[in-house]
Amino acid sequence: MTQTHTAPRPAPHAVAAATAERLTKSYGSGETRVVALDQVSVRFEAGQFTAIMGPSGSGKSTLMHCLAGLDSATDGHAWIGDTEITSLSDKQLTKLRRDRVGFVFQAFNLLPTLTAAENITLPMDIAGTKPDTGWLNQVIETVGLSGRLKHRPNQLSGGQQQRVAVARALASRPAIIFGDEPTGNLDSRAGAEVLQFLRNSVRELGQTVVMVTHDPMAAAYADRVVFLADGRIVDEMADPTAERVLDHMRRFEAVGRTS
Ligand SMILES: Nc1ncnc2c1ncn2[C@@H]1O[C@H](COP(=O)(O)OP(=O)(O)OP(=O)(O)O)[C@@H](O)[C@H]1O
Repeated sequence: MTQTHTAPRPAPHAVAAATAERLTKSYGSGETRVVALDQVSVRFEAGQFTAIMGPSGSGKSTLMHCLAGLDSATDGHAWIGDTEITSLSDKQLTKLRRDRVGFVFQAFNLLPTLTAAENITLPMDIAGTKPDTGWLNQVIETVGLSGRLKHRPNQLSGGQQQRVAVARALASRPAIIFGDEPTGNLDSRAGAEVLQFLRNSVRELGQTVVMVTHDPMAAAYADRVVFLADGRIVDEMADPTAERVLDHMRRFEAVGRTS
């Protein structure tokens, strides 16, 4: 989006689904202090699929956790939509996570005694909110689970279980879904299924997804890749392909070795 210098600039958090502004997170103190996030400023636009990549220990999970209200930042600000989450109490954060954020983790975290359908609506049942039936049907259709709704998790493949987890994250129509290595436990075919579904949820349902991944093939499903190193955003790429992401990572590692 281009802007003239005379146009009033919207507040940086006004339109983005999630925003970080000089977000800093450090662990420990003195000689053992680790700066996991070093003044990170980044926006995740609504209706986009973004992948966060970077070497192990670069701060990917920390950034996701601080943006999603799962962990508190040491300094700086984070917003979900126009809500500044860095100033919320624990109780307010719990409500915000419940009402406005969806999560998909590497472990599927399904309840074994519940059917797929019951797992999908569980967060809303706990919150005492009624699912929008039209939306729910659309989600279930997009995930391709219509014939599996009465199955329990142990009657489903890993890929199907993760698709149930993605449907669960989508069911309440959250403002944003955060995924932490959502395909980390899946073989490449099942991983591709889940990624295609996340892709469809952005394209067809207008969802916003931010996903941490190590895998260039997974990142290629995103609209944009943000690269982290040593707790800082060092680069980003629009419309990634696996080859370009891999090439970028190789070049980056080569620079890291010679600097
Ligand atoms: N609870 C903690 N206590 C101390 N240091 C931590 C803690 N959590 C993370 N760190 C440190 O913060 C830095 C960033 O960790 P983070 O888990 O965000 O990286 P990552 O890029 O997600 O790594 P990976 O790809 O290996 O999961 C690392 O140096 C890590 O050791």
